[in-house]
Amino acid sequence: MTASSTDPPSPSDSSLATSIFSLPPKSSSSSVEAQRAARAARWRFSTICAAVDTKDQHGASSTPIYQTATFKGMDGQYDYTRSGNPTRESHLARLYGAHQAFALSTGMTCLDTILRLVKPGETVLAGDDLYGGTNRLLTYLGTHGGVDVRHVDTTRVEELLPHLGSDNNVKMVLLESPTNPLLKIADIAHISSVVKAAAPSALIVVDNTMMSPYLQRPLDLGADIVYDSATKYLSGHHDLMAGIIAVKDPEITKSIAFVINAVGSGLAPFDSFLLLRGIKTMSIRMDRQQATANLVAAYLDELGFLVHYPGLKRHPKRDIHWKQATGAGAVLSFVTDDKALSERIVGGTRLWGISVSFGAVNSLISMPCLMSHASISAAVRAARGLPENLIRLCVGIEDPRDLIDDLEHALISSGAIEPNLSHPTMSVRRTEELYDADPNAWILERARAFRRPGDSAMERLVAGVKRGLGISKERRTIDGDIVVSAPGKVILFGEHAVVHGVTAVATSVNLRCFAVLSPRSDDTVALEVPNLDFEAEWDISRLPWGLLPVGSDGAKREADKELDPPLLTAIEGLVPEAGKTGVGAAVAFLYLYMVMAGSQANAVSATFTASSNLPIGAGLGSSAAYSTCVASALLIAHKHLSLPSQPGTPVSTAAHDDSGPHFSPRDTDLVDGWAFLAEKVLHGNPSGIDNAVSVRGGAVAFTRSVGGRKGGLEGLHGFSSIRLLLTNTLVPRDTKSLVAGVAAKRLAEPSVVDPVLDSIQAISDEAKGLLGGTTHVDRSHLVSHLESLIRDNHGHLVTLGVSHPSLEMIVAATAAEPFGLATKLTGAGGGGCAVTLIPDAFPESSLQSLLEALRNDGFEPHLTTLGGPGLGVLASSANSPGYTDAVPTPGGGEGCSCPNELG
Ligand SMILES: N[C@@H](CCSC[C@H](N)C(=O)O)C(=O)O
Repeated sequence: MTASSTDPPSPSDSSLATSIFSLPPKSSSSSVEAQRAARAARWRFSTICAAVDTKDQHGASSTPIYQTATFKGMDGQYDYTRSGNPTRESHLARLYGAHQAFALSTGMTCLDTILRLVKPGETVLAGDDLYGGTNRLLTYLGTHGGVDVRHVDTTRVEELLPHLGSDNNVKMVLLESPTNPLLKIADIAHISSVVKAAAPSALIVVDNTMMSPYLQRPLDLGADIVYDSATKYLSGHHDLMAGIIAVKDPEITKSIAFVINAVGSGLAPFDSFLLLRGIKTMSIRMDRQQATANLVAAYLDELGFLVHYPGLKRHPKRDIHWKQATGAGAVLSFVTDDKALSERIVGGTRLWGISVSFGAVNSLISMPCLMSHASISAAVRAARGLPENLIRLCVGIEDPRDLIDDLEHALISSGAIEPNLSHPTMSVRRTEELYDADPNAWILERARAFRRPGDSAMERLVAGVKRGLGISKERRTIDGDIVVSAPGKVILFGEHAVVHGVTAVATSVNLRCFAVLSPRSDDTVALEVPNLDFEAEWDISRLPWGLLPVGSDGAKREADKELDPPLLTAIEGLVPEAGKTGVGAAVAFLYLYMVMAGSQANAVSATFTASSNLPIGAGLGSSAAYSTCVASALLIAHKHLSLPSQPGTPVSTAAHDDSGPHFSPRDTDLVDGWAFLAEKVLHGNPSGIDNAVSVRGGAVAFTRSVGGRKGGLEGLHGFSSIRLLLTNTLVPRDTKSLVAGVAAKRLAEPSVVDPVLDSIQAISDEAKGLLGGTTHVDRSHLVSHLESLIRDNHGHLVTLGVSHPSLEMIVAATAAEPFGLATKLTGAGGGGCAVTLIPDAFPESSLQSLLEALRNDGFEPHLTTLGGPGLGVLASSANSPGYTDAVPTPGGGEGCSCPNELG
């Protein structure tokens, strides 16, 4: 080794023997030799690939394999295979128009080597549609190498400009063209000149794997460095991993050579041999592959799929591509708009192998988001507009008719296409004749024999015109307004203790959330929540439909038990900045909207407007009421809830109103399940009590399963509605720390806390008996008995340390003469709300003075009733024949229709 370990050696250093594939002009003393060399210098690409123009001591007509790690002697050209090996030396620099080209162990090693030219603090600009492995390595460099990596749409030069100022310190612009997997086109020459003008020291690096040097030579277009995964077209048989770096400038060459030798990433001798063998047939393979790829792209395009392929006339950057490349290549991708359908198509092929990679003689099919690009997180994929249902086809050299046969079979069996009965069928003989005469006519004829379901000739014409005009496909909507409402809840007994396995009793209140889902005729879904000052709308086609779990086909009714984190994250990224509650409401709505639709095709264009007279964030179940409204409106929109057809009659879940229709227990559970899912979005790990009460109304007794004891939810029916005063202290509280405080107290003072918990259990048991109708007392005794339980329960909550001076003020004010009412905190305490029972005989004048007194003290009192009805629905006539637009809420009532054991 002559070079120091710190200075990059010169290309002539022996340690640079690893700098293979250069083609030094062969000098010869004889004029015959000189003429031969001059002629060889004019050889064209495929000739250079096929010719073995090296001098072997025995005249071997294929490059010998020097399968050795070391070379004897001190003065020879080679000493150690890491530094250089004759099998690795070749003519490749000439194929790339490079000063020098290097063979490395993989395409990613090439990128790693090139990225070592970037120092911490410098910036790399890369595309937003790029190979998953590239994205992964760049991300690593950003997190571990102190490099500022930015992803921009490199197909739009104007997006690069803001990053090119001197303060950005751009060292490298990394391009793919076409991009992998969306086949977008970057203008390499234009970008090179713009970048060089704005940031002269920045290097233009191109991953040329999609094209190979046969179809595109970026160094001729202004790039500084090109690399290829030679695993693909160069070797062509998927029997080795290799990469090529080709460099234009001698100084950069030295730096690259230094890294390769220092690291030892040069290609091994046997693999170098395989690569050279593959390169011999590269042009002929690629000619065949891309000719077939053109047919496959035309076939899918004619069937109406959105196909990404620069060989298609309607590729948006076709002109730029053909300015810089001599062919469209043999990789294309297309979308189906339905991930499950895509999976069926991919799984239904036989000749097309399901595999990553491309460029080999055998054809491959893949779903990039699940395979080659799986290392990019689902949320990032969604944000960058990479459809989860995208299918990538990598065309090989098989007979095009067999490839189309196989693909067609998969498309038919997956349900993606069906025979077009209006198209005249052609005999097999005529089809073969057409193929021989004009493959392009043959492929169109072949495609026209099929149609995509729901895609009649007229629809296709309209869709084609619309597509040409940039107008998206017609969107479904609902037939008319869907009006729903749902109540909040109050925990009457057992809060905090419920965490430790004690039964809690909760009842609905007649403060409610009201919502309407209204049709709209654009491609948009919108949410308006005036109480939260929230308003947003989303382009339906830009929602992350590809993230929906497999099997989401819109026919599903039951809600999932768990949330899908990638989908949730992607949706979170779509919600505009707003208060925490507004963002939560939007994410919950969009989550249910997408999962219930199951696919973009089923999505309805509509506006959901929700408004509530429930104090928000005061522990009164406002989020559960909202969740119930979202769930029920969307279920109706998707016709998953059956509505009776009595004209003008609202539907509710409660059986209390025998005169009107109500939902079946099964439909009630269905709404509850979806409302619970929305609650999960909003709260992470809710108990389910709030949505259960909101959907069903009335009262429930809820016991959490703790320490192996069976929990459950029991509907309580058998009591008449009771008046209630809910007073909001307007003091914000932190539920989490209050709950944790009680747990800590229990640990520290079990002898104090455990008896308190036992007493609360006894209170809840008594309340259950009274509200569930098993303890028979007359109405005045029922209320007075509940009052005494309320006082007792509040005393216990004070002992547990969860009250607050503001709550104690309300307790004292309501208990004072002349009122004499029983009040307790409800929910977490520490602020929030207090609940006061109002006996039937309580004089109206006293009530008014109490309300005034509370308001004067700065509180916000709400008069309501305990145990009102649950979900109420009023659908418009168009959604359920016979229904009219009218006031949404069902009348008040008592009890609920909960099955005895729900949880
Ligand atoms: N599991 C591999 C996936 C390799 S993808 C190979 C190729 N570049 C392609 O685009 O198909 C990984 O995580 O790197």
